[in-house]
Amino acid sequence: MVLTAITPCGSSAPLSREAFREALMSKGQYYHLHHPFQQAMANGELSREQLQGWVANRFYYQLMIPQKDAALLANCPDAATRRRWVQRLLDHDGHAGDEGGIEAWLALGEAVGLPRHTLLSQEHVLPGVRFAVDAYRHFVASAPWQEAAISSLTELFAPLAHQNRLDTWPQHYPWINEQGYRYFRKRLSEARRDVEHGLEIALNVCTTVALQQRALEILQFKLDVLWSMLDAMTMAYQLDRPPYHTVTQEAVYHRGLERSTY
Ligand SMILES: O=C(O)c1cc(C(=O)O)c2c(n1)C(=O)C(=O)c1cc(C(=O)O)[nH]c1-2
Repeated sequence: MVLTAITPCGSSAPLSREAFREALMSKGQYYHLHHPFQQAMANGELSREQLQGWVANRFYYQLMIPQKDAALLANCPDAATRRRWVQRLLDHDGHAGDEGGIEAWLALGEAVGLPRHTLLSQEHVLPGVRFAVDAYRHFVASAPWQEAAISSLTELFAPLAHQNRLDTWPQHYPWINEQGYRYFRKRLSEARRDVEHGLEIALNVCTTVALQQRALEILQFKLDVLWSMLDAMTMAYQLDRPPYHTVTQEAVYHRGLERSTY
């Protein structure tokens, strides 16, 4: 991929806004939509247990999204940005007239046969998934808010994934209750609005070659988070090699040390 524009005198210059936007978009080729687990999902090749495993593990991502957005808000001194970004918390946590994404994901859990308490207990969250999601949350909490915003830009490609599930699941998995599709429908419009804001920040702040390269590296980090989550699920649910499988069939792995016990 060409990262810099070569000026007539031969020195490298930052990409134009449009070329930088295209460089960000070209990262879509590494999106988790292309992971074999997600491809099997779209082809109707997952068993009920494998699909349940995905829903239960992805719930951890859903839980952490508002916490990482709250961390970004805490690090952002610009009220105008905070006023727009805070909508993301409301989208997931809900507010009057909107149940919120976490509640919609719990409905998805019930639609695939997982009771609320099973998702909330986090008992199915694999260590690899937990570590990947935590890496994202910790990055957002420790990075400058502009970089944290850039790390959300995988959402550029998320509507494709949501639409793909709406298009393929009803035919392949007719046993899923219709209530389960609320989350994906809701995110179609929310994600488009989010990326407009995220992109605006990236294009405004990444005005040097170094900053543009850094942004592309941050986006790759986030793609790695999403891909690694599915790698962990592949091991556990497709290859039948969950953690400690050589020792025990029991899910002995920890349930998250960061949860309050109070
Ligand atoms: O189902 C998906 O494929 C998918 C992917 C992503 C993503 O690309 O990070 C998000 C979501 N869904 C999603 O629903 C969501 O709310 C969301 C927020 C964010 C973020 O990084 O702030 N990513 C995503």
